[in-house]
Amino acid sequence: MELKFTKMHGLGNDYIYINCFDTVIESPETLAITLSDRHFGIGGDGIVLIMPSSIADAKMRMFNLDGSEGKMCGNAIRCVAKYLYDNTIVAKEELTIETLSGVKTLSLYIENGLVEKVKVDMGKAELIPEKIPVLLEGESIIASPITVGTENYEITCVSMGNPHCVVFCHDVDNVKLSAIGPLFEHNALFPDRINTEFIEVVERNRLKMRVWERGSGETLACGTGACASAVAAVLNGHCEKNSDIDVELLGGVLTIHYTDDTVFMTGSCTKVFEGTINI
Ligand SMILES: N[C@@H](CCC[C@H](N)C(=O)O)C(=O)O
Repeated sequence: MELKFTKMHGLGNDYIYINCFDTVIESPETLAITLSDRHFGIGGDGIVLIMPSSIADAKMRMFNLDGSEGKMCGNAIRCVAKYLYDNTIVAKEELTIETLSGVKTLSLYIENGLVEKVKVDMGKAELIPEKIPVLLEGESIIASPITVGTENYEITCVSMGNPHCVVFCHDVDNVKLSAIGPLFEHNALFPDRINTEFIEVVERNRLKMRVWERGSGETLACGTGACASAVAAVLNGHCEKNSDIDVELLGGVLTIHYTDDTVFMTGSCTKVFEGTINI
């Protein structure tokens, strides 16, 4: 079967997008593994299916490099909005997309008729206290101590629809992510596995982040991870609520705005190429 695809990325977090308005993908888990391979496939951090929805303008499903399904993907949802608008499937500058973690509302920034940037209402952040005993002191959360491998870390766990473990550190460039990331991902504390963000506070309201994603390994950016990190930074007293927080990722900068009601994420979305592959 010939399959059409579009390769897109949000700050280098790259996925293979498949229009499923009139195509049915029988086994997206297997397809994600095959197509994402950077040597024997198209290459990407996973695949994203763009489909019809009965409750929103469209629906997305995303699958990591290892075939596991993510409930939400901040970088992919901006690219899905771009795909829908640029291909005149949804001709609206404010649109809704159904995900496994609910319906999200997105506002598009358009230049020369194409979407360049998107602001997403990511919904309310949830803390994950049932997994880790979290101590409260005023409005801040004192990060919880855990031992991973042979090292001790302080973590703050936040759900943005998918689970994140945020670790503050002093020199993020020198974190040995390929060694430490898998130890967090497969730690017994997280039976569903976890996305782990290592965060250096650059200055008030500016963070530097590297991420080890559940199911994909180190990626150049993670939208839900940037939101979770900004929330954790506010709760730990490093950043302020109700103001823009810039998160520097390997692939660029995301701007996060955390309020009592929701978390907003603003960032770019880019089409790289489209093609056809025999599967
Ligand atoms: N890259 C993403 C998150 C993708 C899903 C994640 N790996 C999971 O399994 O929860 C983002 O931009 O948010």
